[in-house]
Amino acid sequence: MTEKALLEVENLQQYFPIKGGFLGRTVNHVKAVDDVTFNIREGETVSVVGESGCGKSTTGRAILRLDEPTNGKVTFRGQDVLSLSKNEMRKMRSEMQIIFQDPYASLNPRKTVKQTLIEAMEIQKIGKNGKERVQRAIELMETVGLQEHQINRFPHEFSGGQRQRIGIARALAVNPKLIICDEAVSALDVSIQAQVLNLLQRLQKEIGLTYLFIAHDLGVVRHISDRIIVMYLGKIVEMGDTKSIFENPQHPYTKALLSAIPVPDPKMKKERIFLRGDVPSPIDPPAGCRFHTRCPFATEKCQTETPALEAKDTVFEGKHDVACHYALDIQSGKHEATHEMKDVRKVLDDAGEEAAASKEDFQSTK
Ligand SMILES: Nc1ncnc2c1ncn2[C@@H]1O[C@H](COP(=O)(O)OP(=O)(O)OP(=O)(O)O)[C@@H](O)[C@H]1O
Repeated sequence: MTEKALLEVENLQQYFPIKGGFLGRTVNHVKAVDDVTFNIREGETVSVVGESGCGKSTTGRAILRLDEPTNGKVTFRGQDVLSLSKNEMRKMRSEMQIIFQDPYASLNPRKTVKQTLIEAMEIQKIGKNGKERVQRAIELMETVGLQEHQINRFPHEFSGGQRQRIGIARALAVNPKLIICDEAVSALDVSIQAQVLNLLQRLQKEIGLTYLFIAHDLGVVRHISDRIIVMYLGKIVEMGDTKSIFENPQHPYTKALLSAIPVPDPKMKKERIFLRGDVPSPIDPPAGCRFHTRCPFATEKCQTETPALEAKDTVFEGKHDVACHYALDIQSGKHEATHEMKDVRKVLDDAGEEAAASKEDFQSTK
């Protein structure tokens, strides 16, 4: 990993218009991503986590301009991505690829693997001629753990894990630098999940890839990430080195997410933090700290003042940022919960047992 930023995202904003009324005018906006800033260094794996609807996928799609962002700046290898023409953007897409949760939906069912891989190369003008592209397609099959004789098969003739390998091969076909993995292993069984994650890690070492990993499963993310970004309702609430996030979470939301990951050893009981209520609507997010309506530590200040995302202690400078007025005081016990944390809302959609199982599987296949 180098210190150089490969991707810089500054003040990214994605507001989706809501049309209504007789004339179909814009009556409101879904504030899916609001003022999001982070960077990814070359060779790094950065994961974005948070509950469903917090803006993870929208962030990934906005970086690639699959949806044109409302505001902000995206710089990739020093180039201003949002100012590129359509043609320039097409070329840049060969360096920034995305793998989706459901490879079946993104693979053309009428095309064989060979046709799919060759088409990706043709679009990006990779390879001198057909023969060279076929040779490369065969090599890609081997790279992702599929066999040459499977190259003339159609997507439905593969299992879910194999299809995800085809998705990875297609992404690799155009020599990317960055791959955005949008819930890329979420739909797979835990053991297959571990195999695909191992493949992604091996490719990172061999080819020097950089990953932006979008996931709701903190258990999976822990073993592949250098850094973790925690999002809540369109904003980053905490961002830091994986070790620091897991060992020293500072935002009450991060603590709640972490408390939802079961510990494989039943003797090691840990306290589960339950959050009250649902995630508010991104159409009309709460003022101040967006998490205040569910936060056990919230005060009046949290209802009106938006906390800055920053290191709260010089120890953490450059390593761990948090957006909470009371992060340090909660840590030291000076600021106590203002209500009990006993509402029975689940923190993550059953990330629970699965996360523990996938962690065990991942370790056993390493
Ligand atoms: N094209 C769109 N038009 C309008 N609203 C959208 C659009 N895409 C996403 N949204 C909304 O933006 C918010 C963030 O969605 P997003 O898919 O980024 O969340 P997420 O964190 O990736 O969740 P999930 O894990 O469920 O995919 C949601 O409220 C979603 O309904």
